[in-house]
Amino acid sequence: MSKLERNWQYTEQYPTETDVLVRARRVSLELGIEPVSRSVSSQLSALAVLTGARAICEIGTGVGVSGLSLLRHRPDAILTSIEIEPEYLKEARAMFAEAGIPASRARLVEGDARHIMPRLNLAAYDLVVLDADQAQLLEYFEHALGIVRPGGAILVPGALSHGRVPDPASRDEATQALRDLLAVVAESNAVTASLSPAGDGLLTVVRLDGYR
Ligand SMILES: C[S@@+](CC[C@H](N)C(=O)[O-])C[C@H]1O[C@@H](n2cnc3c(N)ncnc32)[C@H](O)[C@@H]1O
Repeated sequence: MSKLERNWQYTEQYPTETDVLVRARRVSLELGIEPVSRSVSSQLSALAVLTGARAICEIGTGVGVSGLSLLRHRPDAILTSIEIEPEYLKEARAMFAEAGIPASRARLVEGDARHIMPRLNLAAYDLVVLDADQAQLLEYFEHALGIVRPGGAILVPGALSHGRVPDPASRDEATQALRDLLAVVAESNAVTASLSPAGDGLLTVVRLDGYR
């Protein structure tokens, strides 16, 4: 195992998870959903605390691993999470209930994020997490820039797409959309960003104050 692989494995094993998170992760994998990794889950929890997030929007609920992570240490935060698959939302509802999070704090919305995001309030969210269909990322990102408040952050788990993003031979639609997003973010004066290799990559994009 290389030094980088040892670092990666250690980073993934380091965080402790609640029983509900462990269960949500297991159910996700059974349903064929890829949840955020343990290290990314812990980064989401930390970022929610660091930003003092009270209003969080998430695209791609799955069974709730990322959502549970975001709310883990933010008892006064409200999560709006959008998921296109009703079967996944049913499982997610059960997970949030099991974690003692009432439906008023985890507002799970069924539907296509591309239709729902334009209806959300502008500059109203402290954190926006984009973890749905990656081929549509640029469209989600455009909406996300509108709904996140200045100083708030947009988070993109899976930003390295299992090593495909840095691999020039990978040219599928989702990988290309990730590269396009990374290029747009790198050139934008409206944001500052960092790309972490933890898990499958986590892109953090902070909306700067002057952006309109
Ligand atoms: C990678 S999984 C999300 C995993 C979840 N965030 C977690 O950590 O457990 C992506 C999810 O996005 C959902 N999805 C895909 N396209 C969508 C769309 N247009 N609108 C809303 N959800 C979508 C999928 O059904 C799937 O559950």
